[in-house]
Amino acid sequence: MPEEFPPLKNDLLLRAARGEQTERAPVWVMRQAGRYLPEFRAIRAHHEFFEICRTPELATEITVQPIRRYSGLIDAAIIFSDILVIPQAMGMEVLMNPGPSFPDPLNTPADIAKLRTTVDVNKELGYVFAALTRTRHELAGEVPLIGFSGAPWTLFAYMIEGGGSKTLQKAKSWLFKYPEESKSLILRIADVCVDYLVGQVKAGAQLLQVFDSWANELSPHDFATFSLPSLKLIATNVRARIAAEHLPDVPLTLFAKGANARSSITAAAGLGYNVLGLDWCISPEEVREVVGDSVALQGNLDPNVLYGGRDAIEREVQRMCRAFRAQAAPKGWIANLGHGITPGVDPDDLKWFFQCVHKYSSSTHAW
Ligand SMILES: Cc1c2[nH]c(c1CCC(=O)O)Cc1[nH]c(c(CCC(=O)O)c1C)Cc1[nH]c(c(CCC(=O)O)c1C)Cc1[nH]c(c(C)c1CCC(=O)O)C2
Repeated sequence: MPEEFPPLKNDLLLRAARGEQTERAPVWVMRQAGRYLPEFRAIRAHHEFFEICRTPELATEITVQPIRRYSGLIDAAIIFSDILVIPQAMGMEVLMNPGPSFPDPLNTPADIAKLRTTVDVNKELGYVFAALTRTRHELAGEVPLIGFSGAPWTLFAYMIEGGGSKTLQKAKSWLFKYPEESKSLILRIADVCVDYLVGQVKAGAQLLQVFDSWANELSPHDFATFSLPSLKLIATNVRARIAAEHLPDVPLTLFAKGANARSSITAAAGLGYNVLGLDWCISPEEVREVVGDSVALQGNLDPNVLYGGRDAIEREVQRMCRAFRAQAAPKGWIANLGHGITPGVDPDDLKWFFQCVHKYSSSTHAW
């Protein structure tokens, strides 16, 4: 029997994700549960990062912190976790000190043998499912809950680099030296992502976002060769499994950061995702020209605008609303930053960002 959850009181996000017109744009921000919040830092001071991810009570508490603080202004919660729980589930050790680090990364294709041959997501990632279910109850229907996964290319790159990297030299060496092994490992990661995302829907996620944070590092040709097939496999198989298992038909968002070539956007819009997330390096008008109304869009304020003070935030939100054609009739647009909020932002400046989005994306605002 699927869990019963409290009825949803605010479905702006889900309606916009399906391309519908809304009375104002729904808004949330990537990394909204994080270090810019003193209430997050207070918990983090006493707990390791992955300990929080693995403890549903703590993950739920942190997920709802921004919902509590910005109640009435914020339109979605995103489950507190990390994209790197998938490499962990596949058998790799990942530490967070302070950025991610893998003590034993994949150096050559021979190291693939170190990964688990099959991954039981219920066993390895059941703690994320428990956190989602708990959070759905805790939210009491105030806003929808987003589940997420890393994209296979981005996860592959972390598993080979062993952490952050400026050049992705090691991961790219694999692509060019071992293209077939790379493609097959990327698809193997995609299969785990599918099980993981379906499990999240079962546990209560109401929208799923796939983060391809390192898509910007690939040429349009390599994005098409190495990343797109796995992104398509995820959308196709998640939808098929959701239908077969009679689960809710949740919207899917793809955030392929910096995959801004015309050919990449055209291809991304045809993969089966409902929403494309945009970073700030492309103009929304240009993307609309390419994709028409075939997908909803999410984004795309430069996160550093939040350091510009209130006038700048207001001015740039106005510009963003115009660019997404959100004056008078926002349609198929979810307001967000173009990447995660950074630790130095003043939480009151984020509040002002939310207020400006409410004002300038409202169908009743006179321009
Ligand atoms: C690439 C990536 C990672 N993790 C994630 C991505 C994709 C999004 C993106 O591109 O930013 C996704 C992620 N990570 C986290 C969330 C939680 C939900 C949210 O509020 O958005 C989400 C959705 C928590 C986190 N993940 C991390 C933190 C900070 C760690 C801490 O508390 O010490 C949080 C709140 C750590 C993390 N995790 C990762 C990095 C590179 C780092 C270190 C850099 C940084 O600190 O921003 C990997």
